[in-house]
Amino acid sequence: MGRSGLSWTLPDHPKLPKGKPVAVVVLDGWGEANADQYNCIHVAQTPVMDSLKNGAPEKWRLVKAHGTAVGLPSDDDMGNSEVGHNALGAGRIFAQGAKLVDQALASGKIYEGDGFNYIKESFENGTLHLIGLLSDGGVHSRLDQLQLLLKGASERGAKRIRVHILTDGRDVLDGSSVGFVETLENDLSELRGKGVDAQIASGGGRMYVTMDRYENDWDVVKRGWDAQVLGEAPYKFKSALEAVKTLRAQPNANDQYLPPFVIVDDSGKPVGPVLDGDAVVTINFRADRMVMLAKALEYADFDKFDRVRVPKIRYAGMLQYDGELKLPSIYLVSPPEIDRTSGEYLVKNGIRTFACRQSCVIETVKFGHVTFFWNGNRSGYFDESKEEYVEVPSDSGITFNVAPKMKALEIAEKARDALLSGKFDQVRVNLPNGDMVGHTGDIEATVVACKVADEAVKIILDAVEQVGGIYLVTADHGNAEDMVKRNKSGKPLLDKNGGIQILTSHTLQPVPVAIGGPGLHPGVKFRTDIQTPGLANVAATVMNLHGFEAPSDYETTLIEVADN
Ligand SMILES: O=C(O)[C@@H](CO)OP(=O)(O)O
Ligand SMILES: [Mn+2]
Ligand SMILES: [Mn+2]
Repeated sequence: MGRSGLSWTLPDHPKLPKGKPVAVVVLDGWGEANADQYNCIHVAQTPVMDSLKNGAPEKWRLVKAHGTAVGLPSDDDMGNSEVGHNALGAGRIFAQGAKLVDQALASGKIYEGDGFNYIKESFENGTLHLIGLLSDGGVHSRLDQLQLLLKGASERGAKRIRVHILTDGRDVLDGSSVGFVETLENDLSELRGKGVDAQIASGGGRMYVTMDRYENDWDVVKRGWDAQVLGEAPYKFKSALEAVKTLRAQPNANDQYLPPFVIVDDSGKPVGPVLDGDAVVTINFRADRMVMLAKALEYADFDKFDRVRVPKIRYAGMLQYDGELKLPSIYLVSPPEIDRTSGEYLVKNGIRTFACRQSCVIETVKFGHVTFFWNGNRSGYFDESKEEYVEVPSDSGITFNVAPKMKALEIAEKARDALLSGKFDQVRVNLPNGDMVGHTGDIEATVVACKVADEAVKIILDAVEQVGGIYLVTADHGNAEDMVKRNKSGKPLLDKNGGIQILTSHTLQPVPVAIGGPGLHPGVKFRTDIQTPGLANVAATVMNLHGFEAPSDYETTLIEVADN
């Protein structure tokens, strides 16, 4: 028995054996959609994934990966890696950050908590700075939450407010930044009408300014720090609307990569550097792309870049972003408490875990996806002697449409080696191509990305074959299967020049789950009695494949075992 009487011991599965190595492969951004020319998975040669599909309905099926099935506020919310990998790893559906912030704003509880009371101390003499992603994408942040917070804070005494925007173009259409800035400018002007000194103070594109992740490139965070905190940037404008319009007029401009800018007054002085006595709130609810800025804002000892000036501020996150690091220490809304994840259970039942991830370039990568997110937004190992996290460094300084193969084959080779080594019971992999290249909106490159992801799956499945193991192949949400914005009846939408409107974002599509391998008990097949399963049903399934029953409060397993 562990703390509060919790037993980590999982019951044995009545029919399935232990000891078969299991490969869990997550294709990032790989949904199921109608076959047409904007479905890059359909256009690409993907013989391996196609052959898995032939196993339907017993060994291949679809599950939901968006909306309420993964704890998002509504079924209009597309899936994303955080909620997708959370559900895959935790086996239960937790109300996610987006929903928790909605609830806290709607009930007003956000203004009663310690976090708000802490920043409020600065309202009398200081400025309230709000930093975050400006869009209604709902993956990292939402415009309507920012609008409510602006209203709520000003009604509760904030007299001087500065917003530091990050333009999106990744969860929403490229070019939509202009509209979002217009909306925000209107709101701020209304606040000014009520006597609040409220303005946008700085900005930049999310992938070039601030929102790096997994410590891939600290320069991204530094560019943001310089603009937001120091008030220094290569571009200076009188208004954010002028900034975004002018920067977008440059050749190859893209909302995701707009350069940093600051807004200056008539005398050329930045209107909103962060100063001693100010309050700062990072308004994103999603963790991964805020952790680095949170460290820069919070840590006294910090050597990732020269902060030049470290103002004495009251800093709160919209949420706490890392439960293990307790970062930030002060926050407005409590994060979902994702406990007792499948990884922790399996480690405590003697399963060794090998999570192979690729760290990406200019931004991301998904190193934390099958580790941090999988483990319930918890960094670090549960038990280092039983787990090994291998990072394959990504290309850096490029967008992935120029190198759409990324490191998929290297990831697959490392996974293969892990399987062949015999050291691991579970080899867990994220193949990022469909997602990372899909986000560039480059259809041709995304087709190449899907083809190579399929080749990577083959390498892993061949190794599973060699070791007599089991595989479970799935995805965290859709992306590459639909690259065009559509109307309600599914017809591609055109822009004013008659071109198609490229969809860079994730989708609402379901994702496949496929099982197989020589180690799979011959009687195992997908149940037909669960009507609308989602990603959260995968964890119990994987536990079964390891020979365990899942905890009783986990979403039910997808499989049953026929006697034969
Ligand atoms: O890049 C990201 O941050 C998101 C999209 O905003 O993608 P994913 O959820 O796949 O990580
Ligand atoms: Mn993803
Ligand atoms: Mn993505």
